[in-house]
This record gives sequence, C-alpha cells and structure tokens, in this order.
Amino acid sequence: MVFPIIPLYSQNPSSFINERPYLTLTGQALLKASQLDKDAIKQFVSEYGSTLTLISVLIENSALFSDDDIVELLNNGVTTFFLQDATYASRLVEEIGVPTDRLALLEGSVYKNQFGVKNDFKLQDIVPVERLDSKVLTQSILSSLRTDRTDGLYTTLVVDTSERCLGLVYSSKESIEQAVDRKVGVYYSRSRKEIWIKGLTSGNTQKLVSIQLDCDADALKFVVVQEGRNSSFCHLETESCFGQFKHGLAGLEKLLQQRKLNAPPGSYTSRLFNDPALLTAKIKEEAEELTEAKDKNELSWEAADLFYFALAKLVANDVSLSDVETNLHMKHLKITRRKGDAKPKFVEKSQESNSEVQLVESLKLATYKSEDKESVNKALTRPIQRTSQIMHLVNPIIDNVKKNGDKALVEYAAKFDGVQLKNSVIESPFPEEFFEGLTPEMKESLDLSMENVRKFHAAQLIDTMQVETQPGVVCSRFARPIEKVGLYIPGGTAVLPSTALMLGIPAQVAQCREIVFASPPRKSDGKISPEVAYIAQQVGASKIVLAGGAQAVAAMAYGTESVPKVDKILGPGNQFVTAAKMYVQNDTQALCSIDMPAGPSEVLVVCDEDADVDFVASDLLSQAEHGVDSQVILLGVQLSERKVEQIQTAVRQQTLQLPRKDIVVKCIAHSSIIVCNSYEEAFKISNQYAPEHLILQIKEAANYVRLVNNAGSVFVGAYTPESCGDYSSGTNHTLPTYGYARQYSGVNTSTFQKYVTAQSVSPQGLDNIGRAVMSVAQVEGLDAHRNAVKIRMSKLGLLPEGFQ
Ligand SMILES: NC(=O)c1ccc[n+]([C@@H]2O[C@H](COP(=O)([O-])OP(=O)(O)OC[C@H]3O[C@@H](n4cnc5c(N)ncnc54)[C@H](O)[C@@H]3O)[C@@H](O)[C@H]2O)c1
Ligand SMILES: N[C@H](CO)Cc1c[nH]c[nH+]1
Ligand SMILES: [Zn+2]
Repeated sequence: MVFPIIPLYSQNPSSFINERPYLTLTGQALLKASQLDKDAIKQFVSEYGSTLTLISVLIENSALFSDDDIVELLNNGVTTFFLQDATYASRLVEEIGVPTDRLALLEGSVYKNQFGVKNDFKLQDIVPVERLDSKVLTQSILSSLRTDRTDGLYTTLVVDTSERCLGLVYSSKESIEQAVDRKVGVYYSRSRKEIWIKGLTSGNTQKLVSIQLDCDADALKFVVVQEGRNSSFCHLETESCFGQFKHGLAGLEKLLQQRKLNAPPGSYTSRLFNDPALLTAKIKEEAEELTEAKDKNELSWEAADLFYFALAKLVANDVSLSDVETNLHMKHLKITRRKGDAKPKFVEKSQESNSEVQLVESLKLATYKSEDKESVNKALTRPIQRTSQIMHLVNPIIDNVKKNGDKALVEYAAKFDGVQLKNSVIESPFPEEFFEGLTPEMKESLDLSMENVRKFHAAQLIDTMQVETQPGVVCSRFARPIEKVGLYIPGGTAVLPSTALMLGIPAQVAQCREIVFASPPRKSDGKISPEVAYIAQQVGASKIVLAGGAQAVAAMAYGTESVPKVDKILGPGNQFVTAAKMYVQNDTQALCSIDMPAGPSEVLVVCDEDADVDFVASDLLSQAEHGVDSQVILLGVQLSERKVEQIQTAVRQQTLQLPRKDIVVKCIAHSSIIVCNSYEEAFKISNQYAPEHLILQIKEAANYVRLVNNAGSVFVGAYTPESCGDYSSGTNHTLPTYGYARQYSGVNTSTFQKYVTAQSVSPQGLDNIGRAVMSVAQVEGLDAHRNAVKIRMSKLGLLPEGFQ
C-alpha cells in the first residue's frame, strides 16, 4: 500500500512542498498534465526524484503530449502515466512500446497501478495538494492502519535511506501526528508510557524521509536519516538495535565523509582528497585491474578497491551514494536505452574480450529443408519494423522540418547525430577543409570506380526513338533529365562514398541541372567524409546538406531557407530514410518522386555442393556486416550436411576476423540456410524472395540467369563477389530491397530522366487515322475532339460533301 493517498499537484508543485515539507512523506506525487507542461514535469522530477518513489502524470486528454514527449518523460524519471482513455493506452503500448506496467488505467473509479508501488488508487485517494495538511495526512494513515495489539499501538519498523533496519519501535496516534507535522522521528515509549521524540535526550536525532504502510496495513515503516551526536540509533550507541552494520558501501561513505572533514594532514585519504590527479590515476588503475581479475577472490578484491576510489571521488565532490542510486533508478526507468557501445579508445581491448569471441563461436545460421514450407516462409521474412511504427516516428520529424526549416535540421543533427551545427548546408565550391585526409591512392580508386560506372551508365543513354505507325503518322520518344535531384548518401553506421558515386555519376550522365547531396554529419567535427566531398565535387553537386534520416529527405522534398526543393529524391538509407521517402512521394504538396524503397542491404546466395565454402561465407558476410537489420540467405542445392557444416564453420572463422562482428552476429540471428532439392526449386524460392543481390555460385551459373525474374542485381559465377558491384565493376549498387525487386529496377540512367513522347501527322496521316479518331470521340460524346479532326479533314477535302 505504501501511503494511502496520493497528492495531486496542479500548479507550482515545488512551492507547495516548500510550504508544507511533510507532503514528501507520502513518497509519491501525481502531476496534472493539463496544468503542468513537459518541462515543468521534468523540473519537478529532477528536484524530487531522489525523495519520491512514485512520480506519476495524470493525462486527461491524449492530445496533451506527442509520442516523443511520452517517451522523453518515461526516460526522465516519470514512473507511471495515469490514463482515462483505454484506446490511447493500448496505442501507447502497441505503437510506442510503453510497458503496460508503466500505465495506470482508470477502470470504474479505480486506477490500477502496477509499477513499483503496486496499488489500487481509488478516485477519492487522489487528493489535490490544496486540501492536504498534516492533519489530513495523519488521518489518512490512521484510517487505513489497523493493529491487533491490546495497547492499541502500531508496530513501526525504522530503516535508513539504504533500507538498513535500525530497530523496531511503536507508534501511537499522537506520535504519528507529531512525526508528520515535524518531519522527525517521534514514537511512543512503552517503558515510559509517553511520546518519545527520538534524540531529545541522547542528541541522536532523526530526519523523517517517508512513512509507509505494509501490504496489509498492520505495520508502519519510517525511513529516516539518523543524525546528531554520533548518529547511532540504539541506546547502546550502536548504529542499529542489532549492533553495528557490516562495514560496506554505506559505512565506507560515512567514514570518508568524516575523513573529509577531519582527516589527519598527510594521511592517505587526505592526499586523495587534495590531489585530483592521484585520485584519477587510482581509479584508472583499479578499473584496469578489475578487467583483468579472474576468480571470485580477485574480482571482489579489485572491485572493492575500485569502489573505494570511486566513493572517494564522490565524497570529494559532495555526491552521495543515494545520488548514485537515484541515478541508477532513473536509468532503470528508461524505456529507450543507449546502445551502450564503448568509446572507440576502449574498443580495441574489448574486441579481444572472451565473451565476444564466445558469441561468434556459437554463431550459426538457422538451417531448414525446403519441404518445411512454414519455416521457409518465416525464414524469408525480413526483419523490419511495421510501417505504422516507423511512420509514428517519422511524421513529426517531417512536420517539424516543413514548419521550422533549417532550425529543425540543426536540432536533429544535435539529437540524432550528436553534433552542433551552425549551418546545415555547404555550397560549391566546397571549402578546402572538407577534403582534408583524402589520399592520392583513394582518389585513384574512386576515379577508377567512377569511370566504370560512368561507362556503364552512359551506355544506357537511349537515342530518340521514332516509329511511323501509319504512312504520315510519325511517333517518337525522347529522354529529358529531371531538373533537380536530391541524392541521399547514408552515413549512420558506415560512411558510404561508393553510394555517392553510384548516384552522382548517373545524375551527371543524365545531365540533371542541379544535384544536391545530403548525408549525416560526422560526430567528430560536423563534416562529411572527404571521399564523399570529393565525389560531390567531381559530379558537380551544387550543395551538400549536412543532415541524415527523415529530416534530410523532408528538407529536400519541401525545401528550407537554404536547401533547394528538388524534383526527385534518390538513394538508400535506413528505415527512417525509406519511410520518409515513401511519405513524400505520396504527398501532392511535395511534388517529389523517389527512386525506390532501398532499405537495409540483403543478399541471397545460391550455391551447390561444388561451391567454395570460403567464397560462400565471404559473400554472406559482406552484406551481413552492413547493419543489424540486414538479412542474408543461402539456398543450397542438394547440399550435404557436411557441406552445410563447413559453410557454418567458414562463417564463424571469417566473422572472428571482422571488426564489425557485433553487427554480423545480430544479422545472422535472422538469416538462414535453406537446403533445396533442385536448381529450379532454388530459383523459385529466390524469385519469391526477390533479393536485392542474387549471387550464383553454381556450376554453369550463366545458364541459369534465364530463370531469374525478381532480383536487383545478379552476380554470376564463383569469381563475381557482390563487393565488385558495390564499388567498381560499373553496375549500380542502389537497388530495391524488402522484396521490391518484384516491381522496381535498381538505379540506372533512366532513373534520372523522364520520357517525353511526340508525334507529327501529315495530311496523308490524317487521312489514315482521322476517321478512327472521329468515331471513337463520338462514342465518348466529346464533340470538340471530333471537330479538331473534322475541320482539318474538311479543309483538306478529305471528307465527302455534307459530312456531319
Ligand atoms: N539498398 C541499397 O542499395 C543500399 C545501399 C547502401 C546502403 N544501404 C543500407 O542503408 C542503410 C544505412 O543506414 P544507416 O543507419 O547506417 O545510415 P542512414 O544515413 O540511412 O541513417 C542515419 C540517420 O538515421 C537517423 N536516425 C537514427 N536513429 C533515429 C531515430 N531513432 N529516430 C529518427 N531518426 C533516426 C539519423 O538522422 C541519422 O543521421 C543500411 O541499412 C544499409 O544496409 C542500402
Ligand atoms: N551493398 C550495399 C547495397 O545494398 C552498397 C554498399 C556500399 N558500400 C558497400 N556496399
Ligand atoms: Zn555492400
């Protein structure tokens, strides 16, 4: 039960608490969202998060907070939302992933709370603070509390803020009243038969922090801070009535606090407090020793040393263990968590760590037989989030960019890319500093790749096509460049200059008038990689937008103060990028098309018993390393169990050597091997999956290309790794994923063009088709259409006299 009533705060919660400090004894607070905005709630949590166990928010209306606000509040210490609308509650759970126990939903006249303080709060238990004084609080305790003692006293457990038991005492109605009113430890002495104000004679006083009732309301718990002469609770001058506490973290903290006040000059602790460099060095030394410790003794020894120096640092800076615990609690309350990757300078060592190696050693692609249709269908399902879930995240971003333009871009760069930008756009000629670090060897490799891509895409330029459908009726079709194109170059988990050239070169070949690049800024300096800048310069890009994700797509689709609005957006990206592209292409206001949905990379390899297992493994891994949401599939035609095992081993061995093994491990978790009975069956499954990349490592691979219907790009034969197409062979690597190879082509020259048709009809031609035009127009009841032909044919004398 904890505390029978919950105070409801509408305005100025802190000033209420300042006026009536006993309000915090309840350990809980409910804040009214219609009266307190997000910032006021966060402010309250930061002030009282360490004092109150339950800080909830009452949302009477689902329009009060955006989904992002809800997540932000839960991530910043709000424990529970009290809701009245069940539909809204289930949306928060299903679409945003709010855990059900973080919502208390009104059912009849009761809010059922299941988080931390598990309790049913009846509407009458929720009391506006304006109506709460110490008498009301006392009364609410007394009316809920019961006792089976003949003297009518209440059993009271006294604990400190670390929940260590100090002793067992008794309370009377009057002592509770006084304790609440003064916020100090007041009890009832059975021996003296009188009210007992703790510390009045011994000097060991108590600050009262909170009062709790146990689950069946027949005992009290007072949480106190023991203060005064020697801070002991017991009359025998020990910390508790059960003797001294074991000297653990709380004891060490107390000792260090005393030493800080009066450590003998020249003592080691005094040196630590006065020499921050020494303290820092010791913390690093002990942390390293802990990482090297192996058995239980060593680990506890080294951890104790590290805690000692860490606590010394806390005490030196007036930070308490309780502050640390509040921080831990806040982190525990978060519903979205940081990835938790180590900083790069610590990564090298951790890559060698045993646990990672063990993870790779247990790596295994799930294996199925093609007859097991249900498992095969599951295995071929892409690991993507539901569009509606993604759209919920992406829509507010698009709206914000439409409304606030460049300001929103700067905001998102800080939020998602961790960098504070002054300007989100750089203009050609790009500043020299953007090319720093580009080596001549790299330039050479990029030049070679650009040249091959240029050759292959220039060959795709089609001359005007002309056909005389009837004598005197000439129809033609010619291509024209799309004027302004926006090219998205991904940059989240990897920098992809190759994508810059795969998009930039065909745009240049097609002669688009304006080419705009967009790519997420680097966290280190807010720039983009010099390789991407070089390609932007080589293909004649006018601007580089330093933005990633949905915000970059929105900026190019609608334009901002400094980003020009483009006619078409092209390029791959993660699910946010792809969802935003799908959104803007459907928005008539944007008047902007897209190339295709090109999301997380994927590969399907078809191999047979003769395939080289190392080649097969390397091709699977080259796409698996792209991202945790990538997927790789192997279709093995009549593969023996031994061969499957060899491939699994090769995958493990190669993964061990890869720097991105953590990504690979996650990708392999939703990737698989399917053993098929024939080549025909393998191609049937492949066409059904419609992979972005299809690699054929089978005998006489070229003969099987005829069986391919759905695929972004095909890599034929054992010596054609997919990486060649990713970088340098000449084909484009921006390809349809998610199975969209069923209806979309990969990027090619015509992706940057549109076709215009033309016709020219001579008098002879009019004579040949004019009657057909007139009769169809007549059937459609469109006389003006018919007239346009009739007038001409009459003047040419091609119609009989009196023709109507
Ligand atoms: N299909 C293809 O042709 C092809 C080619 C190259 C790359 N790819 C794929 O492109 C993808 C690149 O993804 P990436 O993440 O590395 O880079 P990215 O540039 O696509 O995305 C990074 C951006 O995502 C946004 N973002 C990140 N977390 C967010 C969140 N929680 N809410 C809103 N926005 C958020 C940020 O703005 C960030 O700048 C990979 O999946 C890769 O496989 C596909
Ligand atoms: N394989 C990716 C397309 O899915 C493209 C790429 C870029 N760099 C390396 N690979
Ligand atoms: Zn790739």
